[in-house]
Amino acid sequence: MTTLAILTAAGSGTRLGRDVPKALVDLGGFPLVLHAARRLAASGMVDRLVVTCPAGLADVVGEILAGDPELGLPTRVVEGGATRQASVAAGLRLAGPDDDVVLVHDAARPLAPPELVRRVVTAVRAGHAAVVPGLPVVDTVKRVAPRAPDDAGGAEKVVETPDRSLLRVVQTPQGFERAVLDRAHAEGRARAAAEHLAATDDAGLVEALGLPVHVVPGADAAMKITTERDLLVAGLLAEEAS
Ligand SMILES: Nc1ccn([C@@H]2O[C@H](COP(=O)(O)OP(=O)(O)OP(=O)(O)O)[C@@H](O)[C@H]2O)c(=O)n1
Ligand SMILES: C[C@](O)(CO)[C@H](O)COP(=O)(O)O
Repeated sequence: MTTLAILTAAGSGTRLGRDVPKALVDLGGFPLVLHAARRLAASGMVDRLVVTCPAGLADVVGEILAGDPELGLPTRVVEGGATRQASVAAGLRLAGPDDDVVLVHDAARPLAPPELVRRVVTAVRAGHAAVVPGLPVVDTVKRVAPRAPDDAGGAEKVVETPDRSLLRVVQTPQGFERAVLDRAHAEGRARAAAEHLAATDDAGLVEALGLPVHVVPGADAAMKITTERDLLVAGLLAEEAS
């Protein structure tokens, strides 16, 4: 039985605002997608890699990965879809018959450490069908009322202050039993949409099926790069680690 990692790298990086897709942006001499792929491989727990890429860039991304001496993993590149969910689904279609565990990871989290990958896979192999890394919330969080359509803006009404000791900020890689992730993408997407559930990650689709999801400790280094500021912070983290 084998573990497949789907590495999503098909986004455009609008919020980063560069003239290349985010996954190809340089961090300390290497593109984000390569950093993420290397760390998945270094975990020693991934057997195969499928990378989703923006339309028309399969050759470029394929060359980056194929030419890397550190990677050493059977790797396929596939064009992603219009949304992250569609990109993950495109990757999942390339799962092989022996892939019983599937990790879904973001190139936008290039420094997620190999230990974190191991923690997630170990928890799935120990019997948890859906596992996400999570960190405690350090700020006080308020839930606000939805704005009325004619609301021109201004102050928002607070509805509640959830107990932050029970909140987690979740990251990737997220790990799944293959059958559960297949079902989540086949049925969970429609159910989440119909019930207006927030399914901005794959675990959200599993939750939409009413199935349990478990959290293991996340890692600061698995931070997501969304803006230029994040890229600066990631640069410092990468330097610190080298
Ligand atoms: N259609 C999409 C959209 C996103 N992603 C991937 O999903 C991850 C998380 O997405 P995000 O950080 O939002 O990346 P972008 O969509 O590229 O960023 P933005 O929303 O600023 O355009 C990234 O690794 C991104 O490449 C993807 O594979 N396919
Ligand atoms: C999947 C994810 O990285 C978990 O934190 C996150 O939900 C992706 O969100 P984005 O807004 O699509 O970047």
